[in-house]
Amino acid sequence: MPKFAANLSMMFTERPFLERFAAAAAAGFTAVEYLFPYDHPAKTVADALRSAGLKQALFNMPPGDWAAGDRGLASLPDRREEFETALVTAISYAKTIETPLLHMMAGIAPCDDPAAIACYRENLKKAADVTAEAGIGLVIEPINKRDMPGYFLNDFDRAFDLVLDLDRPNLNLQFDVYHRQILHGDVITALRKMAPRIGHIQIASVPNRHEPLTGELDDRRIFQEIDAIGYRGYVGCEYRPAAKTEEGLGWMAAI
Ligand SMILES: O=C(O)C(=O)[C@H](O)CO
Ligand SMILES: [Mg+2]
Repeated sequence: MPKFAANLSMMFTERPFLERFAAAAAAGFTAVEYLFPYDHPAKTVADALRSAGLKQALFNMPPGDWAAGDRGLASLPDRREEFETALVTAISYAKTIETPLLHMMAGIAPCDDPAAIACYRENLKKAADVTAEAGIGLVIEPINKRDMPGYFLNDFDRAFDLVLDLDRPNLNLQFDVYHRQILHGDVITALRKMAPRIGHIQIASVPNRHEPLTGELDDRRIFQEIDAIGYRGYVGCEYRPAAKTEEGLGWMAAI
C-alpha cells in the first residue's frame, strides 16, 4: 500500500493553514504537501511541521501573483528575473522546512510558442541544477486544461520526453492521476512507462476531485499498480473533501 501525504491546500481547510499540520497528524498522516508556504516565515512552517511530528513531501516554487492569475513563471520570457528570485526563495524555504522535493509550475503560455518553449527549457535546466546543488529534487506536472486553461505544460508525453532529454538525475515527473485521466486516460500504461522518472504522485477521484473510491477510476487497482511499479515515495492526497475532511477519510481503511 502506498504511503499517503495530506495536501494541506485542499484538505483540513476547515482550519487556518498552520493548524492543519496537527489536524493531519491527528488523522493519522505522517507527511504533508501543499501548494505554497510563502505567506508565513519558513521557520514558522517548519515548527508547525515538526511539532506535529510530520515529514514534508513537497511544495511548489512561488508561482508569481496567484490572485492575478499567474500559475508559475517558468515559461514566461519577460519574467525571467522574477523566476530567478522565486527560485532563490524556494530553495531557502526548502532548506528550512526540509522538503525533499519542489514542484516548478510552468505558467500560462501557449504550449506551441517557440519563445515560451525555449524559456521553459532554459529555466527548467537552471532550476534542476540549482536544486541539485541544494540536494533537493525537482518535479514538473502536466495539468489538465479544464482546471487550468492555458497552462503551458498540458501533455504527459511532452513532459516525460523533456525529463528524459534534459537528463538530470534530480529532475522527474509529478504524476497526478487526476490530471492524467482527464488529459489522456490510460493511467496504468502511463504509470508503467513513466515509472523510472516519476518523482511524485498525487491522487483524487475523477471527475469531481474528491476522495479516492468515489470516481470513475478503480483507485484500488491504481494503488496496487503504484506499488507494482516500485514507487516508494509519498502519494499526495490532492483532493477536495466532499464534506468535512475527517468525515471523508474512510477510503484509507477501505482500499
Ligand atoms: O493542481 C495541481 O494538481 C497541482 O499539483 C499543482 O501543484 C498546483 O496547481
Ligand atoms: Mg497535482
